[in-house]
Amino acid sequence: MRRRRLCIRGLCAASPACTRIPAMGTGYALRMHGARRLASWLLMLAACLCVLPAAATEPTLRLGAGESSFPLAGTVRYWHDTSATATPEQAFARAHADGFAPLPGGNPAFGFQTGAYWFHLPVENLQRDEPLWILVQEYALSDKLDLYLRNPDGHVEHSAGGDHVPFADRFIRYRHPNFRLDLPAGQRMELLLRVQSESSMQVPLALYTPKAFAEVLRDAQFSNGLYYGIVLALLCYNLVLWLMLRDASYFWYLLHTGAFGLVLFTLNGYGFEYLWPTSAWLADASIPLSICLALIGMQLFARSFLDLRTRWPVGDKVCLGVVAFFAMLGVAATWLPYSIATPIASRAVLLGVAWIIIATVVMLRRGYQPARLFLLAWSLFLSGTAAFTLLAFGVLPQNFWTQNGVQIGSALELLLLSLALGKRYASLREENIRIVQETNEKLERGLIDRTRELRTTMAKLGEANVKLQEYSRRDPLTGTYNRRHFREEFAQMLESRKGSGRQIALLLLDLDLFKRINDSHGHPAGDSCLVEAARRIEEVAAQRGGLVARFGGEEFVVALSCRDAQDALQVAEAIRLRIQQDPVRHEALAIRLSVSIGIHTVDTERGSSAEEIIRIADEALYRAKDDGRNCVRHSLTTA
Ligand SMILES: Nc1nc2c(ncn2[C@@H]2O[C@H](COP(=O)(O)OP(=O)(O)OP(=O)(O)O)[C@@H](O)[C@H]2O)c(=O)[nH]1
Repeated sequence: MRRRRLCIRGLCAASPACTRIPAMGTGYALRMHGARRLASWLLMLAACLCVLPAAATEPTLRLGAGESSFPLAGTVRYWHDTSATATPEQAFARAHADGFAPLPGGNPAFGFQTGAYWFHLPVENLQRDEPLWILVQEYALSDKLDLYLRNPDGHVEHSAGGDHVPFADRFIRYRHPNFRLDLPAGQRMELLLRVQSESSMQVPLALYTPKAFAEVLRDAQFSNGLYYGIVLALLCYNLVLWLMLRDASYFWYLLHTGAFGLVLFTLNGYGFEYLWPTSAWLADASIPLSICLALIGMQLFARSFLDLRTRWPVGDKVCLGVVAFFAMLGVAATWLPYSIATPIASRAVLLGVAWIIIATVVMLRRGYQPARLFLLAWSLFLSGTAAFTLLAFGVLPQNFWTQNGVQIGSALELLLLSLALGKRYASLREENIRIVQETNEKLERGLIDRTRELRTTMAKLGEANVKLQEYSRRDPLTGTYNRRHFREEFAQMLESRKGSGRQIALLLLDLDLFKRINDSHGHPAGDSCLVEAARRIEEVAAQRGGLVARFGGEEFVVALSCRDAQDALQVAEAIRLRIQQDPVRHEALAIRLSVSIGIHTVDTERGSSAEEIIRIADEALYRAKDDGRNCVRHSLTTA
């Protein structure tokens, strides 16, 4: 710690050295002008003349027996030197002239301010066995602190502190600036502290005996260790979860938690103590930088957790806009003065969290259940941070809750967020299981439907196939079997009737002079005659179980089982009579038909081939034609 001994006898209570005032004033006179210089001189003169009465009006803090710690907010007086040009001599003089005021409402937080603040306190140690005391400024971020300790003999000792002085220079290597005070028992000493800082002007001062301070250290280390232990445990736990699950939400949670831990590490003075003990630049820039990083992590975490990209695209865009803003502010914080960057970042914390709460409420209203715990977590964080921020701006008083608002709020928030992540994972897993089940059921239902459809299709296909087969066996005009099918069936008939003791008769029928019908009445009339002839042939043949087919053109064939040739002749004759019986009606026409029939009957045991039988029947048909048509001839009679 820098400790310098000044001899400012001109201001001492025992005034013999008052003569030195003009000599000292020469230097100051160069910096003072007109009325201000005059006022200053008058103040100093008044201090010299009236120092004892003036000092007597200012309450002296007496460090009584048995007391080991004294918060100074109630007793210390301050003066805001807006131009930051006053010297310690002028400040002492002003204090002695009652120019210092008590802290407003006993609150040592003034918010972001320019200029310098002076604090003055006469103190008298009444404890003989405690000559050594420690003055602690329980706020880590002040830039420059200058302590002037004036002995009754007028000697002034100077010590410097704050984060613009290397950390190693501190009396005790502790995160809060602290000063050694040698307070001989029974002597009235004067403390004069000058604070100048771009950070929030917070000067919570306290006096401790070394023993009491050791206890404060122990308690602070415990509570801070507990807090950072929670943060570290959450970091490790969620890091493992992220490595295992590869869920982006865990990654952004890690970034947010890590960066936020860094914010508090810095705010509490540990950054200066452990990470950049000699860098005044980092001591200033680290706060807005880490705040921006934490806010970026916070927004990206909320975006991923709430699944804004798919569930609320407008909110997603706002989120990305907020991220872009903090990225730019982070870059700007590397060259913007601390006094500009930090208030913007501090205010933006509230805005950033407020936005997350809005997004969470929107998602909650849309029925997204994991948003519930998320909302609670951020509300706690917002309350803690709001308390701390309002303290920084001098709106709220300094107490345990406002001073540790961020730690308390954020510890609860980090714990709840971790819990919310777990719950979200569980609810996503449930949702996945439900989706898989629904998909399976849908698939099963679909499979059953498809199978049913397939069966129906197969049945229809079968039917179509049967129909197709039937069509392929039928003559398209008359509907009787065609020649190809007849050959197959006839061969089968010959085979199956073997040993039955009956004969097979084959009747070949040819409509007489059909060309003339076509020529006289037209082809459609000829078709009608073919259809009607086929119907009449089938009508008669069906009574005997005969197989009828169109053999080609105006030719038909009938195969049937019969007792003998006579039996076959009777069937043929019946057909012939049926053909000529009534004229065929076609439109207004009545067309008379006649048919010539050739018959061949075979004994199934003889094993005649179908071709042979057809050929012989055909010969009989020729005979019928030759015999004048419209008659029946049997192969036996033609042989
Ligand atoms: N309308 C129609 N006529 C057919 C069809 N198939 C064959 N014909 C006709 O049947 C006639 C057969 O004539 P021909 O072989 O000379 O015998 P025909 O006139 O019946 O004389 P004969 O057999 O000697 O009594 C031809 O004019 C063919 O065009 C058909 O599907 N529809």
